[in-house]
Amino acid sequence: MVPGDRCAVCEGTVSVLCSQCGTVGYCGPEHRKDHWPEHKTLCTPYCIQRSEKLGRYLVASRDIKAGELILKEKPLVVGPRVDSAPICVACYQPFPLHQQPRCSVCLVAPVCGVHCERNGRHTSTECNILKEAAKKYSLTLSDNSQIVLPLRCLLQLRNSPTDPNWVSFLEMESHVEKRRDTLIWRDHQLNVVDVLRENGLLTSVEDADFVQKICGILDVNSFEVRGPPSKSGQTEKLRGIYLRASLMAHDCVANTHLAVDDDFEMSIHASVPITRGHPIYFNYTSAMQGTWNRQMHLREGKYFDCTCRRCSDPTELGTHMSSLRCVRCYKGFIISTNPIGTLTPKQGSQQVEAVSAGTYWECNKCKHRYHSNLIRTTVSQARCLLDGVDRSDIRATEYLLRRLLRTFPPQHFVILELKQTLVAAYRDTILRDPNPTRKILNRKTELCRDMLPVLQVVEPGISRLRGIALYELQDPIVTLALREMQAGDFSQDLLKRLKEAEGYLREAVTQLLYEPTHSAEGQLGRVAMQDLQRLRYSIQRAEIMMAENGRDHRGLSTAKSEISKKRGGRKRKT
Ligand SMILES: C[S@@+](CC[C@H](N)C(=O)[O-])C[C@H]1O[C@@H](n2cnc3c(N)ncnc32)[C@H](O)[C@@H]1O
Repeated sequence: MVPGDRCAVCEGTVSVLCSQCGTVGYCGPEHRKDHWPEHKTLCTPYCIQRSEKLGRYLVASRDIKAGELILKEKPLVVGPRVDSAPICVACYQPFPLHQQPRCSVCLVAPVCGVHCERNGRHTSTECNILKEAAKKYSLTLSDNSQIVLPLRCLLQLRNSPTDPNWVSFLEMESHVEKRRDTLIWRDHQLNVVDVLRENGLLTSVEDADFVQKICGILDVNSFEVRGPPSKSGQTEKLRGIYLRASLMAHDCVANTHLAVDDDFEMSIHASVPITRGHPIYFNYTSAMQGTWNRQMHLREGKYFDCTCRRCSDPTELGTHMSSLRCVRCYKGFIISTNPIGTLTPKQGSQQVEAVSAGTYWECNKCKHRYHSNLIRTTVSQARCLLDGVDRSDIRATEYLLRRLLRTFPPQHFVILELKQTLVAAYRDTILRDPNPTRKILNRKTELCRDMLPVLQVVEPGISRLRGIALYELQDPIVTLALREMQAGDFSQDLLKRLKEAEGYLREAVTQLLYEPTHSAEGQLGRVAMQDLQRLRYSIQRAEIMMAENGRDHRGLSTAKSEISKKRGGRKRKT
């Protein structure tokens, strides 16, 4: 028995552990029961461990079922991203074009109105400090969103240096030494450190390195969160610090599902079962990117080389999301011989280029070799074409897809992105057209079907992307089936398709159940639930109609056989 070594109640020898978290020990079941009222508020299904490679990370302290809540957490701080357009620092809505309203008290903070001045996010401390600075300097924040969050953290750290949450903040990984003198370091120096200093916002004890550390902590640890929707339904991308959640290590195939509600509260559920002792992972990148893009993101933004199963496998767990078609044999996949690279990352993309230049790619059938630069250029060119296409123009996008399919296999991440784009474009067309053609409906079904096997591998279990794809898949199947029903065309095949769609819709509901109610995905989940009820009703109707038709058929065939018997009898007579 490890945890504690001593019983949490009587300090006796430990013989049992808390059966929920396994992190507290007791001398026996009685003291475990006695301690439960006190321990239950602290009892979590995870514990924090530390390793040379990962630093601190979360580990399942017991077996966790898929869908189980692991952690719910409010952010320590939320604010604009480094590259954010000017937004209100209290409601996080973008300002109308050419307007730069400011707080009526400090005349500095970009705040859109009195209601926002009072919502508590632009605190009186922040307001006073900015007001004082504005008396001496011509300080403006409205064109520098980058400074807002570091400034907020700095003020909190100055005012509450012993607050345990802010102490924990300073313990977070900042990679300050790896960042020193890099592009991002210089950018923060220019837009944050120098601006703070020039406006008298740094005290004598706070030096540039301290501010750079804050910037590093924010860059390495913050989660992307969405601000509240504007009147037009648009949401601003923000970043927030979550002290516990940020301890999760990265894996390119996560075992968790993250959702953030309108108050920025984050819920983390297990997306697949996690066995006791296994790390709890979150994907810091996008599951729909290829290995090279994910590695770039992690090296440049999180300062490590990912060596997960997906990254180490040149086929990306059999999905071939980064493979190309072999133009020699037209049979094999061109795959990287060294997907992770050989050099350790240091400072930005120059070194990343060096990593890729040292490797080559090979056809897995004919073994023909291709230089990695050729592969990289091919993907970049495809990316340019993809960025250049008018995504609402179905014809142009379909043409580009056909063109790129000569070079890339159907599961390549570029192709999948194009297919996602097409699904959205077909959805819009179908919504606009009261009677969409069978061709359009079937094409949307086909595109969704293509995406699901890959998603199953790279986002197994509970997945927002799979939930959406399943919803989009069932929709055209149901539309076509209902059209046949209206025409009185009942058949076993129709029933089979309706039941298939019901399966997809049921699964979509299960996946989207974990989304916050007010988010677009949460609302889609509710629509899916209503659609499911309607679909079940349609299935019942189809079954009844078919039973009745069957009865009619049986009735008809009995009558026919009676007639033929009579005819037969007559024939024999004649
Ligand atoms: C958000 S922090 C996670 C918490 C951090 N380990 C700590 O001790 O504060 C991200 C950092 O954790 C480390 N890390 C996370 N996942 C990793 C992985 N799969 N391989 C190597 N390092 C990882 C990297 O140093 C990364 O920059």
